[in-house]
Order: sequence, then C-alpha cells, then structure tokens
Amino acid sequence: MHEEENSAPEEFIGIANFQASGADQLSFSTGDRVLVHNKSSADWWWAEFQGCYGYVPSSYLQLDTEEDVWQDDEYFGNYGTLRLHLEMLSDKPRTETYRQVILSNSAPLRGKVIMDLGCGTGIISLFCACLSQPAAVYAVEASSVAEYTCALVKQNRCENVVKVFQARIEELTLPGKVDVLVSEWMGNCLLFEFMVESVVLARDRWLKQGGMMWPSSACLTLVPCQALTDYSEKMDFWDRPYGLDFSCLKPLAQKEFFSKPKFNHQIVPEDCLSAPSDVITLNMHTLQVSDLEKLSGNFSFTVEKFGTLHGFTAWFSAQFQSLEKDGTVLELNTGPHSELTHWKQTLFMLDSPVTVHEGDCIAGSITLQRNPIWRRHMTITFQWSINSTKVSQVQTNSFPMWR
Ligand SMILES: NC(=[NH2+])NCCC[C@H]1O[C@@H](n2cnc3c(N)ncnc32)[C@H](O)[C@@H]1O
Repeated sequence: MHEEENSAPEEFIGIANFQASGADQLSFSTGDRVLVHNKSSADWWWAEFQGCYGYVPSSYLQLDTEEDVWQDDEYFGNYGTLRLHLEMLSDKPRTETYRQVILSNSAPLRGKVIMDLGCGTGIISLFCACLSQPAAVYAVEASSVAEYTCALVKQNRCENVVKVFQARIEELTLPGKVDVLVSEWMGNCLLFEFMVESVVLARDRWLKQGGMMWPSSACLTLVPCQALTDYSEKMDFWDRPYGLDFSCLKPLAQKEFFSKPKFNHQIVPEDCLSAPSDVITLNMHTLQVSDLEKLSGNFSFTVEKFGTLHGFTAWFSAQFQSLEKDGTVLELNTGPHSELTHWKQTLFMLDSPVTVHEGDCIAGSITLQRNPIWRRHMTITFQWSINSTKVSQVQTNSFPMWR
C-alpha cells in the first residue's frame, strides 16, 4: 500500500486512452481528469479516478493548464526564428496574392485603419504602407520576431503609418477599432494551428461594423486520387525486397506511414480521379469560434477514368473581396491546378486501394473534429462509399492532425 503524500493532489488530463493491465492500475480515456496523489516514480503515478485509486502511466497525462493545450511556447517559439518566415516570404503565390490585394484596393484603403494579425516580419503591413495611404496599420505579432519587425518598419521608412504591437491579440488593447482585418492564418488542411480562432476573436472585438475581413472566405477542397508512387514506395516495397518476402510488415507500414495525413504531398492533375469539390466553406465575416469544434461537408465524385483509388487529397483556397463595389474578388488557390505553394497539398491514404472505373460514384462526408485537449490539432474523418458495377463498399477512415 502507499503512504499518502501530504501535498495536494494535482489534476491531470488524459491525452491517450489507457487500459489497466492489473488490479493496481487505473484505466482512463483521452480527456478524463485524473487526480495524481503521488508521483511515486517517473513512469507510474498513484492516482484517483472515479473514486478508485491505482497506478497510471505519467506519459499518458498532461497537466491541465490552458496554455499547455495551445502549446504556445513551442508555437510562438517556432515563429521567433526566421525559418518559417523565410518559407512564407519565399512562397511567391502566397505573398504576391496579398500584395495584389493591397495594390488593387489602394484607393479605397486611403485613410483607413488596418490590422495585420500575425504580421510576422510585417510584409503585409509594409505592402499597406507602401502601396496605399492608410491612416494607420496595426501590425500585431506575438512572437519575438516582432522585435525585428519594428526595425524593418523603420528601415523601410513606414514608422509613421505602421505601429508594431508585440503581443497575442487576445491580450492586446489596440488604440481603436479597424476598418480592415488582414491576416495570413491558413494552415495545413486550412485549419491546422487553429490560428483562425484568434482571427475570429479579433474580428469580434476590433473590426468596425461593416469592416472587411481579408481573406473574406476560405474553402477546403477535396479530390479522390491515385498515389501510385507513395503506395509502391511505402507498401508494395515489402512484397519482394531483394527477393525476400517482407509482406508481414505491411500492416505496420500502413500504421506508420498512412495512419496520419501526408502534409507535404504534391498531387499532379493526372492523379485526380474526378473533378475536385469544395467540401467546406468558411465565411470569415460570420464564422463563430464554436463552429470550429466540428466542421463537415458532403461530397459526391464521379470517377472520370479507370484507375486506382488510393485516397483523397485536400487543399484550400482563400478569397479576398474588393473594398470597391463590384470589384474583382482575388483568390489564393493552393490546389494542383495553381502554382505550387509552401502548403503543397495533404494526402489521406485509405486502408487499401480500390480499382475504379469511369462513371463510378464516390460519395460521403468529411468531418474536421477539433481536438478537445490539443487546441491546435484536429482529427479528419472520411465516411465514404463507392458504388460501381464491380464493387460496393462503405468505409470510415480517421486521421489525426497530428495528435
Ligand atoms: N499561416 C500560418 N499558418 N501561419 C503564418 C502566420 C502566423 C504568424 O502569426 C502569429 N500569431 C499567431 N497567432 C497569433 C496571435 N493570437 N496573436 C498574435 N500573433 C499571432 C505567429 O507568431 C506567426 O508569426
């Protein structure tokens, strides 16, 4: 039996399901709150859950404090280095689109107040100050790169217009409301990192009535696809390496290589088995944070050619309404029919390939379920069926991004 430690028990939250393998252990699931009484060893702690006492594995538990679930130290730490900013600045389609948005709205931006949320090195703020005559630009950046952003603003003689604020927007009081909220918040599969939550909160607090959100809308797009190279390199490989039979490793390969999405996939148009379809659309003027918990969309694809269905590929697009009535809507599209961006595309490999024929119908739904604990993560679930002359099956596949 264990002597009770006299310190107060600490509440931890389960970050994975644990199945007890002995009477002296406690089972719990992801999201359960467990009271730890004694950290008797590094790996096993004496805890209480639902009135029972027993050992729990410390690696399955996370201190239940808010900032941990946002992983902000790691997140903003990453953005404090130049690596990610260089990647984003080097992405010409991305950066040029924002430049075009500012340039083509140069006249209506005159005298306006703009917020650039998550400005990073301040490139969008500098576009605003150099390509139009706004009254002010509030460049908000939480990471330490903001110190350099100040220097860049001065170096480009924009300090009279651009004001840099080094803070999380959630904790910042700006000098006043803004006419335009521009931000480049999109992550893999549109939502990963969930910076979009900060954008919505900032909109509700700082955007004037009738103000403009840039992007004004964003879409998640999907297509059923072939992925012959990935499948042959990661799965078929095990059939006859050097004349030997390693096929018993295939279930392991499936779990290791295909149970999570491949975020840096580059799909080529000829791998698309049908026309792509927008499955989720976000209106950035009306989107609510509560909508982000669970987003889903239906799809129905008609296969356009004989081939192999290996999985689905996803990407996103973002639209920028004009400040001028009937002005052109500009778009940043990260799909295979547009110039490649640093986001590339995201491949979801199914459990086993299906031969498909022209005219087959692949119908179903995609659901993006936000992680209840790790607030920058989500799980993407496909429920789909294929009706063809040869095969009819219904499947569900879930992919964590990334926890
Ligand atoms: N497109 C993306 N996936 N990421 C690119 C933009 C992310 C930039 O916004 C900053 N950032 C993110 N969230 C916040 C926030 N709540 N407040 C201030 N800056 C932020 C972050 O430090 C980084 O510099």
